[in-house]
Amino acid sequence: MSLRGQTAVVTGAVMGIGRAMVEILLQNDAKVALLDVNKSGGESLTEALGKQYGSQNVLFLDCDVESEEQFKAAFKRAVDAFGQIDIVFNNAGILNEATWEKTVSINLLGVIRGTYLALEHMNKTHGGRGGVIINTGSMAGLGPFSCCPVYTATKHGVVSFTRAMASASTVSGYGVRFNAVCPGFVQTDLFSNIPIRLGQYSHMADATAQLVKKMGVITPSQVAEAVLEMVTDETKNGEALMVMPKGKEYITFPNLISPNK
Ligand SMILES: NC(=O)C1=CN([C@@H]2O[C@H](COP(=O)(O)OP(=O)(O)OC[C@H]3O[C@@H](n4cnc5c(N)ncnc54)[C@H](O)[C@@H]3O)[C@@H](O)[C@H]2O)C=CC1
Ligand SMILES: CC/C=C\CC(=O)/C=C/C=C\C=C\C=C\[C@@H](O)[C@@H](O)C/C=C\CCC(=O)O
Repeated sequence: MSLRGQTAVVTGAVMGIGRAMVEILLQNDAKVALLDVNKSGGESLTEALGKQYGSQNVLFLDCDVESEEQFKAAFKRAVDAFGQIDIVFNNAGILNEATWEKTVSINLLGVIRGTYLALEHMNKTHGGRGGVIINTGSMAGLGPFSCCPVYTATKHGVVSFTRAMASASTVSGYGVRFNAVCPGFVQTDLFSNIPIRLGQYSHMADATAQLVKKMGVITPSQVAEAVLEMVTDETKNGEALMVMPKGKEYITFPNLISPNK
């Protein structure tokens, strides 16, 4: 499915899952704004992508999702460059139990900030043309992960916030769909650095390695393909899509209001 004429904003775009999402969006003819704190990496990646997909279709913006000012400015520059925003992938995240406040600030507050700033441009009740926002959760957003309780909390927050926003959008007529992608282990720098980022839970590194062996590891491209499915399937709103080596599965959550249904 072509995304020609559509514009995407991707955070944490320079490496790992975010970079894979940038590439699959460009392969499907979207224009993409890459937001990341890695300025040198972002500029060199954008130059290379510009040569492959057309420099008019890519834009790097130096942006820390912890900064309201930088994030707001980045969205404005993306709209100024491309005219509108149709797709947002709030993906930037870290795993570091030693710096847990920063983990909360980036993984949860950054996703909330990116969602609200995106809505300023996309919300149909405010002159926008609607669209879709995908937030990066995790399997650790669906079940507790003892080696990283704070990371687990941030990802549970992302999944639940995304589902609540999907309902709020439907009731409020925003015209914006919200979905979460929940990967298992993915071969990226974040994954490679787990053993040295567990802080007071470093004694659980071996147990985590055993879980990795049990659960397996997927590629960033496999995650990007799952995200693209939720971008292009307009029936998807309020979904959490688990992505594992065995495949993809939409999560069914308990109906708390009428539990017998
Ligand atoms: N790798 C894995 O096993 C899994 C990762 N995830 C989630 O996927 C997302 C991406 O993670 P990976 O690609 O694995 O990580 P990565 O470390 O490979 O890439 C993360 C990117 O985000 C950027 N970034 C970090 N802090 C930022 C900030 N404050 N503002 C803007 N950009 C920032 C980094 O510069 C980097 O380019 C994260 O939210 C992570 O929690 C979810 C499930 C599994
Ligand atoms: C340590 C986090 C590693 C990378 C980032 C990430 O988000 C990857 C997550 C991959 C798998 C997460 C699995 C979480 C599973 C939970 O739902 C538990 O239900 C699994 C069962 C036992 C976990 C044992 C433990 O708590 O360590």
